[in-house]
Amino acid sequence: MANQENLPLYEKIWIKRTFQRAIDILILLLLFSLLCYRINVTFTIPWFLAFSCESWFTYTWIILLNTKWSPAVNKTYPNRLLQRVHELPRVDLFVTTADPVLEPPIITLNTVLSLLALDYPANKLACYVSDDGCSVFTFYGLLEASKFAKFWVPFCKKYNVQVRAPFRYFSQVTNSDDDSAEFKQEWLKMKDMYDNLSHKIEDVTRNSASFQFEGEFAVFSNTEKRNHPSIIKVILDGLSDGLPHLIYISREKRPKYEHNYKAGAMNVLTRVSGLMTNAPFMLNVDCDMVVNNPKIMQHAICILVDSKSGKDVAFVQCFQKFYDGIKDDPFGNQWVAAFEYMIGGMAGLQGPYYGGSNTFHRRYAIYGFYPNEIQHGNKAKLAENILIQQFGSSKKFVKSATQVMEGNDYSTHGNSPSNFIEEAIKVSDCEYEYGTCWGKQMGWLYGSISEDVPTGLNMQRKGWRSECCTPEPTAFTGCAPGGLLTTMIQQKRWSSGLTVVFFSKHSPVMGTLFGKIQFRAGLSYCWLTNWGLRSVFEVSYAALVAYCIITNTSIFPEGAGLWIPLTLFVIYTMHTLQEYKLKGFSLRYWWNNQRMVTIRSTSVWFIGFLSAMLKLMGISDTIFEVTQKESPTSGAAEDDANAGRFTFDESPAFVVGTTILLVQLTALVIKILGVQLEDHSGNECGIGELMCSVYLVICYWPFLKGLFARGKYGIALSTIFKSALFALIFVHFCRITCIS
Ligand SMILES: O=c1ccn([C@@H]2O[C@H](COP(=O)(O)OP(=O)(O)O[C@H]3O[C@H](CO)[C@@H](O)[C@H](O)[C@H]3O)[C@@H](O)[C@H]2O)c(=O)[nH]1
Ligand SMILES: [Mn+2]
Repeated sequence: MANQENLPLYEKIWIKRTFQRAIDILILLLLFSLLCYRINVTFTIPWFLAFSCESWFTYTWIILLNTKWSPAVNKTYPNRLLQRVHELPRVDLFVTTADPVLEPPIITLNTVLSLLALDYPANKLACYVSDDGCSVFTFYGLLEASKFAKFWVPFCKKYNVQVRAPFRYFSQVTNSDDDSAEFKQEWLKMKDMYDNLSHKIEDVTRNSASFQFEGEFAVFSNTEKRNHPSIIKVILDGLSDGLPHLIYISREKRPKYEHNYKAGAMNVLTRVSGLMTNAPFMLNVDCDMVVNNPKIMQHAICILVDSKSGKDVAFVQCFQKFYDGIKDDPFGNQWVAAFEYMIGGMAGLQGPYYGGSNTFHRRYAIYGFYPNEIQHGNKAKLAENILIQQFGSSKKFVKSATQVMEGNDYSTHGNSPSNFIEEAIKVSDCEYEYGTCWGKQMGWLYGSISEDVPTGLNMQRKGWRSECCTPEPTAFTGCAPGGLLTTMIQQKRWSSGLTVVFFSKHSPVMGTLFGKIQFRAGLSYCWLTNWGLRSVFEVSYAALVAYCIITNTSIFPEGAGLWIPLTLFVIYTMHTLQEYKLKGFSLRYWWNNQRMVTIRSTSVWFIGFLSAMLKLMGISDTIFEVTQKESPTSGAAEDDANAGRFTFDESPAFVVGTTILLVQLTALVIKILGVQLEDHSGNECGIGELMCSVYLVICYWPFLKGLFARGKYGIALSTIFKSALFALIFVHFCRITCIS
């Protein structure tokens, strides 16, 4: 038995990738030789620009290689946990939703149902739903779902169901002849009840005009999305039905107060749950991320409570995987390779970044403390007036926070969450955070629309580590953005938010220089936060290539020297292909992802970068555009043949991409017609520039088709006009610089 006690609850297993490392180094050497070659050549502006871009690409390669270099995965031992720990710790579950149209309530309900049915003692769980949409339908849906949960949760536990989100379950599992009669009967009953539930919700949303704002719903009658008081409702109070608590929260919003999007919502959830249940750990999921592995809680807890390595783990991150992804990932938004190689790589350093969803947080770390403060018992911190300054004026909340600091278990002693409603309303009001540390030094940080990354960085800066948790089956699955536009908007948001982080005081550079972020971990965060900046160099390079063709100059070495960039291109391509093949993906899958890397890094990332610059200069603010989630009942998903086709609309997100395409096409046409301008420097445009240009056109092929298609598959005329105008200005610019 004593022996048992010494066994760790989780272990880190290092992955060896010797062959890939060799290729990584080879690519690096080639990049260096290209740079050396440039240094030895006479100075011209295009050469200098090429040199700058290639230096940046080399830097990107170094930080990428650094990130991938020592990958690790964690193996967790839930059985040991159950033997060791007499009582499992409590966990508060947070779900955020913001818009009943973009995020249909039925999706949120399924996520909530899957959380309520977790394989974990129900009295240890409390589920909090934050509704930034202040939608009566979301609330109505949750009420109905809580009634259904009384049957659904026992059913899942009795038959050990794996997928506990009903819409996923009923689309995957049918009852077969092998099943017992009892199961079949119950299955049918459940399906019937679920169908009923989803019809009810569909009906109310469809007939929204005739909704009766009575009784429970009366508080919603005069609310506007951005102007309403706090509404907090205890839907299940966890004392009787053997189900976790379920609490609905719509924080106060007023037009003249910033609400800070998701970060603001998360901070309210943290405070309200602090009052009501104050669990030492909290799980946060987006409204579409349903539990796919009901035992996930045990796995994550193994890491967080491990007596040796777990103590300084601030958060445990599970990958964001997606259900019903379109075949071969046409929009490159399933992120499989990124998770495997980049996040897996970070897991071998100070830990993965916080990805916003599917994350288990240590409340203590979210409150802004350092990992060792708990042992040193930093008593100075306990003075009430200081705490009120940091945490805000609710004495009850400050008391709960003190308990977190002292590491005491805060037991609500069978107190129903309903007893705390008044205080909970107070801590979710707009004014509550005024003058406190919320969003600045602690909690979810404000200022970037990728709030997750700085929030994670803020903890790692204090010396916390993080860990990945990747049990089989996958912990959570969500709804991948359905089409090109949704993907582009999401990518733009990330690029913009990450750029703001890079230039803010929460930047990984600052964290490494002045905080406790380890050097290599800091570099890996640079890879992440440089997406926006990287696009500047990629767009410049694309422009440079076209410039060379149009003006008949060259940036690539001639003769034997041409082999350097050529070899680089071929080896790099083979290398990425091999990475995908290793994970069992098809050629098509690889190419789709490759193409999307080029498309997004030369278009929306660039727009995101520009909007970040405007924000940093104080000219305009960035807004969080919520990603649209497909409703499972809408049947809107396209038939298979068209699911992967690129669709466009008038969104400015497409202007940069279309411009790049038009510029490359113009350059190639000029070359083919032989009407290039004459440059007298004597080095003529060669095969290198042409290949780059053709490669770009191939990547942008779906856009090229879009130029000639109509309807939603065609690029809007207004986009084409704007892009053509930009392309003309560019060609004109080439002419004047060439002649002068
Ligand atoms: O004002 C807001 C805006 C958003 N959300 C919620 O935030 C979550 C994430 O929004 P979503 O549009 O689904 O973003 P994704 O594109 O999926 O977001 C990824 O990137 C975001 C940062 O850019 C993170 O916040 C997310 O957790 C992460 O999944 C959703 O549950 C929303 O309901 C709010 O609660 N309030
Ligand atoms: Mn999401």
